[in-house]
Amino acid sequence: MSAQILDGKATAAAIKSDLTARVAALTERGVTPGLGTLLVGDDPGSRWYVNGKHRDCAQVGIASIQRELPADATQEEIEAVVRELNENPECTGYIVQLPLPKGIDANRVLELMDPDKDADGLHPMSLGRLVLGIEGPLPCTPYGIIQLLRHHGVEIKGANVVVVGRGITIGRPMPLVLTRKSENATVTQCHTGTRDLSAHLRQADIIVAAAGVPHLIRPEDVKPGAAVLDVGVSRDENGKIVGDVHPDVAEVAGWVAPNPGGVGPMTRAQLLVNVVEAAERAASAGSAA
Ligand SMILES: Nc1nc2c(c(=O)[nH]1)N[C@@H](CN(C=O)c1ccc(C(=O)N[C@@H](CCC(=O)O)C(=O)O)cc1)CN2
Repeated sequence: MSAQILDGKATAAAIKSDLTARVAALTERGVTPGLGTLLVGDDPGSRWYVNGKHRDCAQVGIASIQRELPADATQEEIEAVVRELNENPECTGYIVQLPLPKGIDANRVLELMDPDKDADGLHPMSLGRLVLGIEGPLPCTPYGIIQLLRHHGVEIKGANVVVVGRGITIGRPMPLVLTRKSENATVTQCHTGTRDLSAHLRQADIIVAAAGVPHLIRPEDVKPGAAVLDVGVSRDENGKIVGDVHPDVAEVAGWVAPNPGGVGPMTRAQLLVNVVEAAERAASAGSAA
């Protein structure tokens, strides 16, 4: 048996095509959505992601505002750019590319952002809204995963989902999204303190692997027919991505999100969704006033 592919590239393309029409409608109403990015330092991976985000914006008609600081930028210099983006009327939503260089307090930076311009869904206010069930931007990778599963008809309701990892962009927020009433999954969160990871994994209908440990998930850990989403990014000596999921898992699983080509493109598409939805909310608030 070989697993079916959860095709993030094709799914993201369909989402972008829908967004193009919504951006055109906003522009006709006099609102041009603009995505701001702040990149600190010269990590080639982060630069690639940020450039990709601006390429996506150009494709759907969203304006781009790019800010960059060197790797030795101080906390104060970073916060000054955040304040400028908060005030900039052309920037309707923005992100601070993570991780920030060592020594920078990322939480302080995130807290300083205008929550109404949070395009990543990672501002404490957005995460609080998610906990309370109030509408707001959703974290891009977790919600991108939901959209990818839905698009391929993988049942989330009632599924046993194991999330491996507890990082800020995926592991922490993923269970919050999966346990909303609209998803209704049962979630187990595993991490470096988990005693018998394999025992948890073997019970899972859906596995989200975001540990950053190359080939952590092996075929013997996976229930036949399960959906396995590989979100781990490690690099080999040639800079090629090595995911958390061993390639032989495809012989056991029912569905596999490849890496690259699975969740990554969905993260980018969800970012655009957040920017457009924020602009739509602002346009409705403006016309009601
Ligand atoms: N502020 C944020 N920082 C980071 C986030 C985030 O959501 N917000 N997530 C990751 C990086 N990321 C987006 O920023 C991201 C990761 C991967 C991809 C992607 O399309 N990957 C490709 C492969 C790329 C390659 O070959 O290197 C794929 O999976 O097909 C897009 C965005 C951490 N930081």
